[in-house]
Amino acid sequence: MSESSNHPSARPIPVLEVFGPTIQGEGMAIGRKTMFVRTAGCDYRCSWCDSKFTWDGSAKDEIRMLSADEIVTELLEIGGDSFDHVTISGGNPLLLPQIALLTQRLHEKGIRIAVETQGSRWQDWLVRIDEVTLSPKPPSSGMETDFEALDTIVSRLQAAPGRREVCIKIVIFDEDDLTYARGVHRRYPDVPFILQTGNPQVAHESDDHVASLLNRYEWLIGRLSELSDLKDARALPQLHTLVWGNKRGV
Ligand SMILES: C[S@@+](CC[C@H](N)C(=O)[O-])C[C@H]1O[C@@H](n2cnc3c(N)ncnc32)[C@H](O)[C@@H]1O
Ligand SMILES: Nc1nc2[nH]cc(C(=O)O)c2c(=O)[nH]1
Ligand code: SF4
Ligand SMILES: [Mg+2]
Repeated sequence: MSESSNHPSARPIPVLEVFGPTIQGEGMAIGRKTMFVRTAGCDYRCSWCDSKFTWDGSAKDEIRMLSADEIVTELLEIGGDSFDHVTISGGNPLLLPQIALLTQRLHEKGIRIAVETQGSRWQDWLVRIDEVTLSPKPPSSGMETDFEALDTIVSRLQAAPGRREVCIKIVIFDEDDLTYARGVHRRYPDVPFILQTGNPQVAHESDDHVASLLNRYEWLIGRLSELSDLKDARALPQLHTLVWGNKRGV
């Protein structure tokens, strides 16, 4: 592929955070040591988004336009030789065709790559990601799922040669969200399926934040236990939020 400066894959990447090592706090790889790269910009506006600074303008002065090589250098500067896994999140990293070159550079160094996306947009580099988390948004987010786009993404990932892990992870705040999630699982029964506890306090934190998140998690486990159409699903909390609250960069 050409790396000339006009080519989309050679454009710099808008980056808001490079951090780690920490643990993957969510999903199939929960607890796994990883570094994070958080890109700026999102095509959604979820009411409860815990990373609003990626799209609401509040951190626009912190956005750095970095080349793939600069990102790899920074990951190695802060992570040393203590990591072999990088999670790319956002915002929506799937807005950025130029992440192709970053995935190439990371794989050249033997680093495994995970991506977090809501499943609204496609880029060809997604087939080269080792762990893809698709997180379509339930009614409580205020967003509407484009199921045609999600169908295309799931079927392209399933048809692509090579090995990768794909899962669907849905944030659950209430019964309507659960109804939506069950419909998504019916639509993609072969894709590993995770229900994630919703965190309603993303701007401020009350003293009982952890206790209230654990109550929500307990409710989610209870509901999952009762549902005969979710026999093979998982219920998980956001582990990093239980440990560090809403702190950024962890
Ligand atoms: C900040 S998003 C960035 C990636 C992508 N835009 C997405 O939504 O999948 C990363 C993950 O955090 C989840 N998330 C965001 N706000 C949350 C909240 N208040 N409670 C629980 N999970 C949340 C999202 O659903 C997503 O799975
Ligand atoms: N530790 C940790 N785990 C995470 N898993 C998904 C995250 C995200 O914001 O995409 C996230 C995050 O921000 N921190
Ligand atoms: S899709 Fe992800 S980053 Fe975008 S607003 Fe929703 S939770 Fe936030
Ligand atoms: Mg997060």
